[in-house]
Amino acid sequence: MTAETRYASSPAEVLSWNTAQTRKELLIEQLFIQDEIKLVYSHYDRFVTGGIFPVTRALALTPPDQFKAAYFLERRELGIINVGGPGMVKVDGETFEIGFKEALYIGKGRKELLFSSKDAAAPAKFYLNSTPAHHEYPNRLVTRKDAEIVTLGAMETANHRTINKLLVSTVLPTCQLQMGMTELKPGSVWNTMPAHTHDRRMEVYFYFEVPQGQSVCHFWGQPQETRHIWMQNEQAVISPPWSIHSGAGTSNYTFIWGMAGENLDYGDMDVCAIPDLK
Ligand SMILES: O=C(O)C(=O)C[C@H](O)C(=O)CO
Ligand SMILES: [Zn+2]
Repeated sequence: MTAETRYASSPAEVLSWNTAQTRKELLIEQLFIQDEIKLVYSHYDRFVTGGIFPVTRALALTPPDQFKAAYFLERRELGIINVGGPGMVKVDGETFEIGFKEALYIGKGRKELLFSSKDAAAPAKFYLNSTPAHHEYPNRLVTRKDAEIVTLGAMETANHRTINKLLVSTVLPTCQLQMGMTELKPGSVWNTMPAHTHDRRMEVYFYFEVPQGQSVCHFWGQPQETRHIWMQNEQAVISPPWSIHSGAGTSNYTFIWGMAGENLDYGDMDVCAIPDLK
């Protein structure tokens, strides 16, 4: 297992960042390494982003040094979305089968977490987000049929997309984690436009289904002082609570969003008028 630490930064500090430093601080370039677990521990809301890619053997999720915990979920909760072939997660002896684009919530206090693929020729890719937790909520598999689904935008403004709210308070109880998946319609390229901030919560975006040879330009920064990061398929980016998080692809694509912070109100964002962005 590798577990990197990323620090929090202020709007004033990031004004001096060049491209390399921006990428070092915010971009998570590789999450899926065969038969390995990769974690990134952010000081924003103690949010962990990770990738588990079991191909030839099952992988056990154990706590990184940063937690100083006896087991991963001692004081945390966990959300997983499978972006690969069919897989299994064994939680204290109970096995959950997770298909492509299905989510699993695992509550605080569970000790054994074992990840495997059904077929090494089509391995599962478990994308995970984890946040500190104070209460034990039930484990639950969440598929598209359980999700709260909203379609936003329009073809004419190139932002027509479906937001699948998977691990959110209207679907199941969590302490502070919220996760979902947004799918852009063919011909649409803009996500989260109009852009927004939510100073109460940080957010991480994980882009996937970006076709070969295409990329996503992710926008971040304060609305009056924006920056960009070019991102490739299966990369993630940390969005500070004070930052917009929006992207334009050279094609359509899908992304997973995960948040943690002050509250569980998905809709409380502060929307930025498009002509005001700088
Ligand atoms: O396309 C969108 O718009 C989103 O998916 C927005 C995210 O869900 C988000 O930023 C929630 O705060
Ligand atoms: Zn947001």
